[in-house]
Amino acid sequence: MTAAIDIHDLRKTYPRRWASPPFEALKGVSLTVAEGETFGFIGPNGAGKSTLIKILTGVMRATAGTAQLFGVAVDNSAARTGLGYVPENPSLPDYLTPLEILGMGLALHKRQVTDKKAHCMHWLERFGLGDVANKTVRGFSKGMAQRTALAHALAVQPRLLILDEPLSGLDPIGRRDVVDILADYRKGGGTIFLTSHVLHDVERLADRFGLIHKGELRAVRSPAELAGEDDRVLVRSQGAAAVDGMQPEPGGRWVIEVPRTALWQTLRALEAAGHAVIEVKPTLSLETAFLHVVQGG
Ligand SMILES: Nc1ncnc2c1ncn2[C@@H]1O[C@H](COP(=O)(O)OP(=O)(O)OP(=O)(O)O)[C@@H](O)[C@H]1O
Repeated sequence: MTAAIDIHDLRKTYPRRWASPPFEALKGVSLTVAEGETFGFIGPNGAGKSTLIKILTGVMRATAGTAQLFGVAVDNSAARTGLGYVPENPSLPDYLTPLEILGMGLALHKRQVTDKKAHCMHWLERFGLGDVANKTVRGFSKGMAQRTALAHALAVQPRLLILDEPLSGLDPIGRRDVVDILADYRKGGGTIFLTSHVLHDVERLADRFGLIHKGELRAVRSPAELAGEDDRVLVRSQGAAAVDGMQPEPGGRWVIEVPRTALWQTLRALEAAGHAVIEVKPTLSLETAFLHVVQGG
């Protein structure tokens, strides 16, 4: 099957500006994203995430290397057929309403739907914008503009969604709603490539994460692989009797961190003492596990 995204040895050098020397923002990135996969591209500020996205979406040309979407080179406009793209801080034409913006998206992508208005309203309502569908976007908050841009991208029923920091500017409820909508899109077979500074935001969504650091793809891991790199687990239980090594917590709860290899032994001791297990989880967040991978490599 043709990959949704196929990138080979991609390089981008920004030319010299004033006194600054040329800057190599991408140093030979290679990566394949399968159709139906959600790939989270994670990295600190200035790592090269937006540069890569701009090349994939045809906004900017690479200095060297190749990139294809569904087998079509990204400098061919046909590569953008069926592509939904939301840049970081999308700028919307502020004299239009969300309903008009979504309608324009359908026309641009030549998407035929039976009832255009009902289709656009459906997506605006999913993004909590039903009440402002007919108001011009001038004066919209950052979060409302972000949700309008996301609704615009999803309304065209894309086969691939490329999203640069899709959760930035959203409040916690907005973030959760957007993650739910993206998870539904993924369940329906859609492919997502998204960037984030914060692994926690996207850990529920992504099948694989790539960590980019200073223009180099430093590690690609599935969430399970990342969790597996953590060799200690935290066990929390509830019970009256003290168990060797466990620290008491308020409300009759107990907690201990043990090596993965000692987990069953710990659970057996808890069972013998009549404790109920509340949780067993890796001690590190995925974020910290990722940093360990990068620092270790
Ligand atoms: N037009 C440009 N000219 C020169 N340097 C640039 C240009 N655009 C980006 N850069 C530099 O390239 C590097 C990568 O930038 P990029 O925007 O791709 O990073 P990013 O990972 O998306 O960062 P952020 O998370 O802050 O958005 C940065 O050091 C940035 O300063």
